[in-house]
Amino acid sequence: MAQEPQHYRVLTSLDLIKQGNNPAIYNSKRQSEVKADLSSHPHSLIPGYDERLSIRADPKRPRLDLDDSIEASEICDATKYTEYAINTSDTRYPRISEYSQRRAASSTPSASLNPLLRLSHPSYGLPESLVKNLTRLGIDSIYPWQSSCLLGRGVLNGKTNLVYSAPTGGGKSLVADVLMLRRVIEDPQKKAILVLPANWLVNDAIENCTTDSLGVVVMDELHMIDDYYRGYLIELMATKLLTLGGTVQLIGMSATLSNTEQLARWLNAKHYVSNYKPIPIEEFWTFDNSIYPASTAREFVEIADQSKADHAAVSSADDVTKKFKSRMTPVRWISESRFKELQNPVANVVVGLAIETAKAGFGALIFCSNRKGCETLARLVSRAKVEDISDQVLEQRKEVLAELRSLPIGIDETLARTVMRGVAFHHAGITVEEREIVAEAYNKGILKVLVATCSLAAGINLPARRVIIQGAKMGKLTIGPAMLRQMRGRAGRKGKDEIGETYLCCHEGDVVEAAQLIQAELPVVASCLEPEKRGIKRQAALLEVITVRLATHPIAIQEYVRRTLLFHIMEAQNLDLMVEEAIHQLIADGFIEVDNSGSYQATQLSRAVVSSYMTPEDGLLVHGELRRALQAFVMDGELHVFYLFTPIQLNGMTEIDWQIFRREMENLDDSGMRVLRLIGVNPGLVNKMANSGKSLPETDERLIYHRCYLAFQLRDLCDETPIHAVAQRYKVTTGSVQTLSQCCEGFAAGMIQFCDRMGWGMLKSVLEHMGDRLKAGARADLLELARIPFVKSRTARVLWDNGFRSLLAVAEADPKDLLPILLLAQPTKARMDGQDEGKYRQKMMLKAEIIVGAANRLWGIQQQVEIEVDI
Ligand SMILES: Nc1ncnc2c1ncn2[C@@H]1O[C@H](COP(=O)(O)OP(=O)(O)OP(=O)(O)O)[C@@H](O)[C@H]1O
Repeated sequence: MAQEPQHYRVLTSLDLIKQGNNPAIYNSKRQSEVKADLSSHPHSLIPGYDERLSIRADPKRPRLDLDDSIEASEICDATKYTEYAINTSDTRYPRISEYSQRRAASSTPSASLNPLLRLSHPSYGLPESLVKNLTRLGIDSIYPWQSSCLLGRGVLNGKTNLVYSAPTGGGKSLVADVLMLRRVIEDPQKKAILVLPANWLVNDAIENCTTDSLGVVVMDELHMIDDYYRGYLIELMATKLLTLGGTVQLIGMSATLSNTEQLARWLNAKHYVSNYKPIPIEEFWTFDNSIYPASTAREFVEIADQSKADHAAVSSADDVTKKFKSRMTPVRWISESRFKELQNPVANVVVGLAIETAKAGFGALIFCSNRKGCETLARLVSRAKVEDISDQVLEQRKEVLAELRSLPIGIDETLARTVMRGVAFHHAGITVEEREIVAEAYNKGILKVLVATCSLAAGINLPARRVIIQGAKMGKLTIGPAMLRQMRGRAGRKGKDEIGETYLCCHEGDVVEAAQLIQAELPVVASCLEPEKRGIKRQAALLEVITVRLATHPIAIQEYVRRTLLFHIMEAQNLDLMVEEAIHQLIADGFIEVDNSGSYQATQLSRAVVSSYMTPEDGLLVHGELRRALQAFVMDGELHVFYLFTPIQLNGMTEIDWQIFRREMENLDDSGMRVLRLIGVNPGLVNKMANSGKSLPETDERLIYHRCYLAFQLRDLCDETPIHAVAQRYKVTTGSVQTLSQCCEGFAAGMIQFCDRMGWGMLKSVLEHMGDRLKAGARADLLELARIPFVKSRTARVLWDNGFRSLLAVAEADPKDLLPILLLAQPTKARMDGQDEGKYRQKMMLKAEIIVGAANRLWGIQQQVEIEVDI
């Protein structure tokens, strides 16, 4: 009997960069967040930070007054609608709700009628214990489409590749899970990779000749191949695996693919499309305090098109709306509010829908276009009362508050006020730990309303009876049809809720766009290597196959290129020309050389670039910068290293505030000013920008200033300034400081690898040391302590100052003795409303126990290693 694996491994690119080949293990549904520094403390020198405050306050935000209650507007019943639906034959208004149909007939054919729907059926070849575990998770039978998909010829035994699409929440992950488990159960030596994406892992496997140990590679969210930033990595990875032609099974899945067949052709795979929705979902759109079925958007678009065709120059969105209203009856109405905060119809309907859901005891997930908006809306919703909250739920909410307070950054002011009302927000501006606590509380039903940006739109399994989308925009852009589908797909997930509803709530100016969006087909997913997108030249597409020696001869390269998705989209002749041009460029840049046999050989530079996961373009930039550093490196300070650690791709990073740049520059000592000169920062220009309020155009010069600005933040973090204090100093969110530090950790690992491959040992050692400090968020003396979970930055310093200066000292401590020290390291002085003090201390005590336990484990491992070395 084959050995049963404990788990399979899921890797993210960041893990690979951070941990070399030591993959992180994640559980269940693709958790890609990486644990970050959990420790921080206010820095007494940070202007505006009050250590005595228990709540992390934003000085720009008005104080909350939650006694200022509002009443959510009533949503009128649908009597009129029901009458209309029954008395007319208008098919856009279903007479019987889909809910009642589903109640009448079970949504999934039962396994008693079709034994193949039981995972215990011998056809699936799964061990009994695994089947039992799945049953315990609520999966006692599978859906017919899942069964057909799995039982397709060659799928279960890994002989054929597979591309499939099914609606969001349709159960795609389970199919992939079964296939991965089958592979590793059959051969415990084989690995399964769930790609998010992990192109570099495949590079490593090719270089180390270990591709034989790969059993199955699952590409979730395959439509991401279209993503400008990461899509090409999925394509490169799959292309390499196809070129290898080995036994690796490729699985691609998505909820938003329209060209499944084309992608399956590329991947030489069977394809499967399912439209099965295990949970009935009703979809609506709202405007002007009225709710319509989403199907009526077609009517709206037709009226708009007709007006255009009639050359009605005077016809405006208003006219179209009027015409639509004269023809369509809303299914529900929201009464106008007497509260000024709810005069805006979108706010009125969003709050009304959310509170109605919460009152019924279910969860509402609201998508909002931006972070500030999320917080404002969370505060507004929390002001609307939901009666009859049980004492048990109130206790649980206090637990959540205590958990948030026990974080090293203290509790966010808005969350401190809204959580007890069962409301919270979720976006990338707060830290990973805060997001986890909030999502978990919502998942357990402790919180009833969660207001989020699209960060929660994909691949998340949360119980949302209603998904409410506030407006048709995310950020500045109109939502695309794929994103709309993903957001709506969070409603009513199997095992979480029995039914679901979605509402797209439109602003007055958005109605036409929203109607078109509802009607829009999913776009065709294309290759990012197309010349008008990223192009083959700028990417590592060719460089890496030559470097890992998968294809070095022009004919082999041509073969490889014919395995790309691009080849299925582009004229072969044009593609060949593009490749030729790219090869010339690689030779000109010194990445490859032609040998006597006409094959291409990678240079040392190329090996350094590929092993540090850079594009050729970025590699050239880094190479130039490091060479200059080798000639003149500022060693009497640390800014130079932090500058080198700041990534080159700054997409999504906080922008420069020139006033703050000038302030930081003016505080630099001699050594710091030398760094500025060396890297090319002109103090005169900083002054000019700070005075003019203008911004620099996107050029390489601007990149230097931007990286330098971010390097100031890194320097402060490593100087034991806590994340939230750095955030205040640079007027950014804690989430963005945390993201910066995580990105830099990854980039720093790449730089160290780069130096290693270039043979620059001394520079490598310096970077390695600073890389450790970056991880610890502390000065060198704390590096040992900072290996302990929850002990970073300020916490490590306070422990040190109180005599706990080594692993052993912490390992031998009584957790009770650590508690007062940990409380001392917290930014909060436990002063919310007094009554949850006990819970807060309990959480901190738990942390003290974890710290002592972890220190013991680490100490034990260290002793073991020392004994082995002695032997
Ligand atoms: N056969 C089944 N029986 C019962 N529950 C199932 C079954 N298959 C999947 N589920 C449950 O349905 C929920 C959604 O499934 P899953 O996450 O696999 O969907 P998905 O298609 O991958 O969704 P998305 O596209 O949104 O990521 C999960 O809670 C999962 O446990």
